[in-house]
Amino acid sequence: MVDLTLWPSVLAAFLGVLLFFYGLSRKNKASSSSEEEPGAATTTATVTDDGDFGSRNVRDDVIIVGAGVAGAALAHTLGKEGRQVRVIERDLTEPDRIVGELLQPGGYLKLIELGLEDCVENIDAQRVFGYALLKDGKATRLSYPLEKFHSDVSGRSFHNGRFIQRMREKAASLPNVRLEQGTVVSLLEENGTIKGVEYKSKSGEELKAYAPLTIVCDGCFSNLRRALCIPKVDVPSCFVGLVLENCQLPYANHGHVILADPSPILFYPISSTEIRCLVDVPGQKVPSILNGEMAKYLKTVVAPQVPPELHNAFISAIEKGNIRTMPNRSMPAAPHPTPGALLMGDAFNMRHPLTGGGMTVALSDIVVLRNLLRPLHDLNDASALCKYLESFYTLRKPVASTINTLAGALYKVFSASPDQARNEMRQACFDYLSLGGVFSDGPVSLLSGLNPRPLSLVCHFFAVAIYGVGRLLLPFPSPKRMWIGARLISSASGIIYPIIKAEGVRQMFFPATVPAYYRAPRAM
Ligand SMILES: Cc1cc2nc3c(=O)[nH]c(=O)nc-3n(C[C@H](O)[C@H](O)[C@H](O)COP(=O)(O)OP(=O)(O)OC[C@H]3O[C@@H](n4cnc5c(N)ncnc54)[C@H](O)[C@@H]3O)c2cc1C
Repeated sequence: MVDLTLWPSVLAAFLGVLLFFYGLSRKNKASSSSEEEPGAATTTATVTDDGDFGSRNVRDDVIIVGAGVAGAALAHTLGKEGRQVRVIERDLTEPDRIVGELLQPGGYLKLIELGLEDCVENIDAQRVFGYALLKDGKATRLSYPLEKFHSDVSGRSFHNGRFIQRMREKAASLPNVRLEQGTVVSLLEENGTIKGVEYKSKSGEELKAYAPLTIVCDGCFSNLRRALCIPKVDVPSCFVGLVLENCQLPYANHGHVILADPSPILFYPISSTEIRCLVDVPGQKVPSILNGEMAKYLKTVVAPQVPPELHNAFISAIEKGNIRTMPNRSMPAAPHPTPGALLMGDAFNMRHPLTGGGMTVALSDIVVLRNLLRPLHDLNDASALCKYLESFYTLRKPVASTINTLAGALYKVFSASPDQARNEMRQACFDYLSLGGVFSDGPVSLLSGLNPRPLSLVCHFFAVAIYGVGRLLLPFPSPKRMWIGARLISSASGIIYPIIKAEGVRQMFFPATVPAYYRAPRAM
């Protein structure tokens, strides 16, 4: 007869052996990923076509496509939450781009929430305390209202590639996050559910990877978003980028916006010795760099509008020849909720980069998603997960829609126009912000992501229009000035209404009336 009292001890011994081997395998895995060079591709066991996970025997919870700002931050965030994360990034070397160089203080607060604030350390990032607005030789300083925050909180500006590389390293340091170099060519779909991705490895091998959730973060040129949203991309202008050296900004540690003709010019520090200049060129085509038209345009049209302190450095930068361009895209979030997949970052939603809001929106979205996924232990029921995550699209709205709307509206208001009413609006905006106090703190806290409230945005926008009309009518209204005033109000509505419509009036102003809102855990 078997002694039944021995069973618990036998079971405990068996479990002990299992735990020992499990611990050993995790330890090996952890040490192998920390031995790799930061940011380098990890070698993984081949994933076979039928979704077998090969000899590695680790099942990924999430595949992330792209390790830019959104993908790298998301990988670290989900990894820290205990998910098994696999990141497939086209190029793991340090990016060298003219995008994502100024992180608003609201974005810095999100970095803190995600535990990523050290990623702006040791990269010669500069602190940014607000903006200087310049028009017709006049300047006004608009400080971020940071009094209520810890002294460390401010904007940060840096080389985009250095920031991304720090986040990639931090994500890859987690034992359950694997970063590998590869180009995703398509999403694997089965009966309407995304099961994973097909990608080309660094060595050119065609592979497939499977996970219950695929998050596509392949940036503004995304070629994967088409299946997951209705991409209505607008390109109102392009930015021409230069780096200025050996000069000082008129207002140290501030972003500078010149209300130039035909459209704004930006300056902000990206290291202790370099200043980024972004010249907006309306339309989708820029003068040719190759045949010298661009240099001529910059010297003859733009240089005379550059502050005198920066003029020589601006000319030197043109002559040095390192001129880069990027289309400025905007695209409202119009997801096509699909089981097994989600879009994030610029692949999902874009706005004009004038206000430097893209990274703040991406990081804020990651916080919302993390909180939503936190109570879920199992991501395998793709349909249920998809339905549950519909609340994400509403919960992200206060931050995203405020930043998106402001970016689109300010770009239009800050650009010169042959229409007198539009120019009155532009001047009114400059003068309104110059009033200081609540008139500058309100809009600046919206722009910086410190207080993202759609209703406050609309109030300030129409307050600027009313201020502009008031100035036209006082002290004595003339029929012509009354007519311009009426057109100013109509032009203000014409600017803001289409943007709000694209954002979704209901989600933006009445989120509680959207049924999906209630699918989020109560604590949110
Ligand atoms: C000119 C300009 C200036 C800007 N300035 C600012 C600013 O100052 N502040 C700010 O907050 N925002 C700014 N933005 C917006 C900001 O850059 C974006 O919002 C942000 O970079 C979005 O991050 P992302 O991860 O979605 O995209 P990205 O950072 O572009 O990352 C996408 C990643 O996906 C990878 N990838 C692409 N395709 C594939 C594929 N098929 N397979 C695998 N990997 C792939 C890419 O290599 C890349 O690493 C600016 C935008 C522009 C155009």
